Amino acid sequence: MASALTEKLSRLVKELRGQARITEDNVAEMLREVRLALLEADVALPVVRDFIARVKGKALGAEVVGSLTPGQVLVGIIHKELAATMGAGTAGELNLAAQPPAVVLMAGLQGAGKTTSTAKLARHLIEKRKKKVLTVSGDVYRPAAIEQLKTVTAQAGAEWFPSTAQQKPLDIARAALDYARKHHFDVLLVDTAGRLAIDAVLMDEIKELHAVLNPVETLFVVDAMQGQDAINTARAFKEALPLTGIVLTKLDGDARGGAALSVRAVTGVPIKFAGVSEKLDGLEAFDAERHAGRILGMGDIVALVEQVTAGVDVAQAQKFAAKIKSGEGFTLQDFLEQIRQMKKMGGLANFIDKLPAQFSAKAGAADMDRADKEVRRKEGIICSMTPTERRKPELIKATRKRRIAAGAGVQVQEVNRLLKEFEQMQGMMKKMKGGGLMKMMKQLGGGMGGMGMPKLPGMRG
Ligand SMILES: Nc1nc2c(ncn2[C@@H]2O[C@H](COP(=O)(O)OP(=O)(O)OP(=O)(O)O)[C@@H](O)[C@H]2O)c(=O)[nH]1
Repeated sequence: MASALTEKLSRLVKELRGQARITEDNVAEMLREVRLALLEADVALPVVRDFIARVKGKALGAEVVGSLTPGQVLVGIIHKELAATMGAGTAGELNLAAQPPAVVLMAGLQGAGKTTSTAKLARHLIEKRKKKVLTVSGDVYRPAAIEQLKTVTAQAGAEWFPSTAQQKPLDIARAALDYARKHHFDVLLVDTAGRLAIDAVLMDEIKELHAVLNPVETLFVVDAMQGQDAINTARAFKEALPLTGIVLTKLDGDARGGAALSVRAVTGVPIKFAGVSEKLDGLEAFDAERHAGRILGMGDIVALVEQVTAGVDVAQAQKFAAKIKSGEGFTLQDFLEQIRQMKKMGGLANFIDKLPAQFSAKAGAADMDRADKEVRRKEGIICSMTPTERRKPELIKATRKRRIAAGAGVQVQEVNRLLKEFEQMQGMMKKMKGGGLMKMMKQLGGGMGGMGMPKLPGMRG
């Protein structure tokens, strides 16, 4: 699904080339695709409509500057708006500004991941914020839930306040609060009873709990896999409680995560954390930018476009192009500068990190690390050569090769390999002529294969 959309968007971006303005006509098809993508990602219809209208408002008449195409500008606007809608820059921390204990109330449907998230938050607060944390369960309807909280709290290294199915949730809450005060806990995390669907009785109960506990954070825990239904659940909880944030769980599942957009739009509160595994360390600050890319199936391709444009020295690229056209040829010095351009763009690992999932999944972190190291070794070898040798590598004889290798701290075979690769590349560069090089510099990732960079798994070099 993701790749189909990416392909469609890339095609539309290309078709829009050479137009100076974004108009209703030239972006209609693109917005239609984005609309479909959002619906397929399970974003609720009213939220989609509203979003598309806002993007249109921002895009129409937007100036298309520099070498960008209207399509690229539009992708940028869509991506930014999507991230902003999900609350870019607001995630990551709990507000604990209260007379201790700061109370955090966890609310949500049964199975949403409240208990797991409670323990994850306890661990987070202990490790990252050095807090003394107490947990308590108000789920008197399911004794197993109380036991579950006891187990995961121990795993998180926090303290658990006992409760039983015979008690009333309000009594449990008061007792836990009292205990937390007396024993100087910084934070009291309150797990509540789950409900399979919105249930008036249980909703009243959580409202009362809220009144007694006066929490500084009331978190709505919602399962990312819930899809379209998430909007109704979110609306009901928003009406019942003054929510302060959202924990979006199970983002490691296959859901495209459209629920994030819906719940954020309906509640108006930030998505503070994302659950990314069943384990207690599977909690992350929610990254709206990244998630926007996930919904559109684009990876962080927009950030990548910006990075590439910012990192590549266009003047230098033009100089290379002119050089090759004039027949001066491509030297090892040029090659060195290409390597440095690559480093300026943040290295291969960083680059791959930002590609859409269908590419980056195939290129593991270890591969990228290896590739980055190889690039650095190549740089070391060329730096150990004299300027003349960089222009005329054919002058490098066996003794010099050994010295160069020693200077770069590598084996002689590596010097030989680099010279051979360079020779092949020179041949290719001659065939490509200047225009090809410029194109290569400009196209995403297209430069790597031709610049003697290691081939990346899953990428067409
Ligand atoms: N993969 C994955 N699984 C999760 C995540 N968060 C929770 N789970 C799993 O989801 C299931 C339900 O989680 P719970 O924490 O028991 O949910 P709950 O909301 O407390 O449910 P009740 O206690 O029944 O109200 C468990 O099997 C968890 O391990 C997550 O971020 N990723």
